Amino acid sequence: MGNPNITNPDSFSSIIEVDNRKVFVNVTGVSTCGKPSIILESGLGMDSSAWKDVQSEVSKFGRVLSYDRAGLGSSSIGSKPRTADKVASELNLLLEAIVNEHNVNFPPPYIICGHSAGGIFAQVFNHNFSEKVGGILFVDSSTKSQENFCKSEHGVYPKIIDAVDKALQHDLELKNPGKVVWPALYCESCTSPLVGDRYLCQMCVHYYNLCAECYPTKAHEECKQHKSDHEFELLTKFEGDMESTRDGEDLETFAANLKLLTKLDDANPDMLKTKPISVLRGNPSKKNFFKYFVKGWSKKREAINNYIDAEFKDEVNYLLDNFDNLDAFFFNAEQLCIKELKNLSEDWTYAYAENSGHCIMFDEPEIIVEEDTEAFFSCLNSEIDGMIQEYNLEEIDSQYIVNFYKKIIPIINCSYSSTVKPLVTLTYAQTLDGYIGNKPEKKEQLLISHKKSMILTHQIRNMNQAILVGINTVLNDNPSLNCRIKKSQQHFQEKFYKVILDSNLKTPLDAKIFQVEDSCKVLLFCLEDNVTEVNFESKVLKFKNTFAAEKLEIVLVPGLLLEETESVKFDNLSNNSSRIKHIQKKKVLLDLKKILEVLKIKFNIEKLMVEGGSAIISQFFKYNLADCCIVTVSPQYLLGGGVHVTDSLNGEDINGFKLKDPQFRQFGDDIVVVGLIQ
Ligand SMILES: NC(=O)C1=CN([C@@H]2O[C@H](COP(=O)(O)OP(=O)(O)OC[C@H]3O[C@@H](n4cnc5c(N)ncnc54)[C@H](OP(=O)(O)O)[C@@H]3O)[C@@H](O)[C@H]2O)C=CC1
Ligand SMILES: Nc1nc(O)c(N)c(N[C@@H]2O[C@H](COP(=O)(O)O)[C@@H](O)[C@H]2O)n1
Repeated sequence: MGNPNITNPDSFSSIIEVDNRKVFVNVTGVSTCGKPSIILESGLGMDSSAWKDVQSEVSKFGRVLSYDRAGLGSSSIGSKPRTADKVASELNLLLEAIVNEHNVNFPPPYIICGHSAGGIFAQVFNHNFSEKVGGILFVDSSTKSQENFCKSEHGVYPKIIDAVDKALQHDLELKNPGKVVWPALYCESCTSPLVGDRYLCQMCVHYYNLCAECYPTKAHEECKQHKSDHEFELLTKFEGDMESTRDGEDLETFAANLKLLTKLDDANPDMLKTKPISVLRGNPSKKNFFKYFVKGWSKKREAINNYIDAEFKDEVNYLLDNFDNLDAFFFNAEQLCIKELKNLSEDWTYAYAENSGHCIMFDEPEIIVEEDTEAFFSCLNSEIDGMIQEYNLEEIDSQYIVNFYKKIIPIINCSYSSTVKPLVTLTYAQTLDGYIGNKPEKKEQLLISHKKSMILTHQIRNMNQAILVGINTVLNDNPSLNCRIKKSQQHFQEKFYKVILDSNLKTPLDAKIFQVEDSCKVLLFCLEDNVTEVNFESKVLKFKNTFAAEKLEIVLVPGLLLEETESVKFDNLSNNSSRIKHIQKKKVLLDLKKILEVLKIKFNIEKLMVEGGSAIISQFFKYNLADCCIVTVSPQYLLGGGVHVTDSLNGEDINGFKLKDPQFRQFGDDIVVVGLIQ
C-alpha cells in the first residue's frame, strides 16, 4: 500500500491508509538512529493540531509523530466503542505501517507523551506492546483515581456532564449544537465550553480560545489591551453532525477505559516500574476542565437544570453556586492523581506548570518540550545503565547535556584563548557533608554519583581532551579514566590523554589506566629533582620497557615548595590539660602552572577536565587555575568521615569565592551545580 504523498520519508504530513482506514499522520524531526522516538498522544476529543507548538520544538532533537485518532481531525472513523485496547492496537498498526510500508525512519523505543486521556492510552499501549515503549511523559494525564472521584460523594459531576451533553444537543441558544467538542477548553471570552469552531489569537504569547460567537468581537480582555490588531486563525472547523467528528470519544467510554487500565494494572502491576516517566501537572486552580464542568455552565444554569434528574438538582446547583469553595476539593483530587502517577515507576521526575491549566501544550508548550527532553534522555540512560560497568555504553550524543555544559560556558564555544593554559573544568561529586572519598585506609572508591550524573561526567570527559587526577586517586580508586560511551570512544581514543600528577612515580604498572582497551595516552608528571636518584631511574626504565611511547610519556616538571603548618594536640595526663603545638612542615608539590603550560603547548590540549582528588582540587582553587566547576551533589551523608573536598587547605589563609552565573540541574537523585570561576 504505497502512498504517493510521501516525498520525503524523513518528514511528512499526510493521510495514509492503515488497515483500510485513513489516518492523518505528521512525522517530523531529525533522524535519530539508535535513539528513542516520540509519540504525541492527544487528550479526549482532541486531534494532532493540539501539539503544533510542542512538535516543532521537540523535532529539533528527535523524531516525533503526532496523528489523529480514528474519528478525530482528518482520520476516518473507527469501530465503536473506542476502547483504549483498540486505540493501542490501531497505534501499533500505524507505527508498523509507517515504518514497514512507507519506509519512514521512526525507530523504537518510543517515548509516549500523553495529554489527559492520552496518558491512559499510553499506559494501555505499554501493557500491550511493552517492548516498544521506552518511557512515558504524562501531560496533566488522566488517572485511574478519577474513576473513584466520579463515584465518590462528589459523583454529582457525571450528572452535570450528562446534563451538559444533553443541553448541548437540545439547547437552541448554542450556535453549534452537538456533543461536547473540547472537553478541556472553554471560550476565554464568555466562559462557555467550546463547541463548534475554535479560534486562536495568533499575536499573543499564549493561545486564546474563542468560540464562534465571541470571535467577531475579539472580546478577550487581554487581547484588547494589546496595541496591534490581533489575527485569529480558525484552528478547527466543525461542520454538520458533531457525532462523526469526535466519534465515540465520550465520557462513558473514557470511564470504561479507566476500568480497563485498572484491570490491566492489577494483572501486571510493574509494567512501568523500571521505565523512566515524567509527571507534568498544570495548576489546579487554572484548570479550565473544572471551570467547564462547573463555572462555565453556571451561566447556562437554566438549560442544564432542564436535563438534570430531580434527585441531583440540589447538589448540582450547590456546586454551581459554590464554585470558589471547591478549590480544596480539587487540590486534594490533584494530589491523588500525582501520587498515583509517581507510583507507576521508580524512575520518575515531576514538574509543575504553574501558569498552565489542563492544556499545558497551549499554555506553556516550552515546559513540555523541556520534559520531553528529560524523558528522551532518561530513556537513553536506562538503555545503557546495565552496560556502564562493562565499558560498553552506546553513544549518547545528547544535545541536552552538551547544551547544559555549553550554556554556562560560552567561552568553551567561542572566545576562550589562553596561550599558557588549557580551559580547565573542575568536576567532582560530593556528599551533603562535603566528602568526595572514603578514608584512605579503606582503599575503595566511594560511589557518590547517581548513574545519570555519572553519565553526565562521562559525556563531559568526552568534551575535553584530557583528564587530570592526583596519584592518591589512582592508588585508591584504580580508575579507568576513559569515556565509556561507545562510538564517542572513536573521538576519545584518538585525542584523549590521562594525566597523573605523581612526583615519585608511584603509579602501579598494572593500574587500570593502562589496561583498559583504549588508545589514550597516559602522561605521568613527575618531579624533575628526582631524576638523579637511582631508585627513580630504575622505575622510569621499567615503565619504558613495559609501555610503548604512544601509550605512556613521563614528563618531568619542577616542584613548588609548600610550607604547611600542622597543629598537633599534646595531652598532659598529670594535670588533665592539653596544649596545641604548631609544627612547620615542608612538602614539594609539582608546579601546576608549569604542568598546564606543558599540556597546552607541548600536547596541544585546549580543554582539560580535572577530577580530583582533594589535594588537586585544593591546589587548583588556591592558585586560581580553574575556569569553571561542575559539582555533583548527592543527597547522602557519609558521617563516618573520609576525604573532604578541600581537606588539604586546612589552616591556610585563602579567600573563598562564589561561582559566577551558576546553573543547577537535577540528574537522577543528584543536583549538578555548574558555574564559572572568576
Ligand atoms: N568524588 C569525586 O568526584 C572524586 C573523589 N576522589 C577521591 O579523592 C581521594 C584522593 O584525594 P587526595 O588524597 O587528596 O589525593 P589526590 O588524588 O588529590 O592526590 C594528591 C597527590 O598528588 C600529588 N601531587 C603532585 N603535585 C600536586 C599538586 N600540585 N597538587 C596536589 N597534589 C599533587 C601528591 O603526591 P606526590 O607528592 O606523591 O606526587 C599529592 O599527595 C580518593 O578517595 C578519591 O576517591 C578523587 C577524584 C574525584
Ligand atoms: N563523578 C564522580 N562520581 C563519583 O561518585 C565518583 N566516585 C567519582 N570519582 C572519580 O571518577 C574516577 C573513576 O573513574 P572511572 O569510572 O573508573 O573511569 C575516580 O577515580 C574519581 O576520579 N566521580
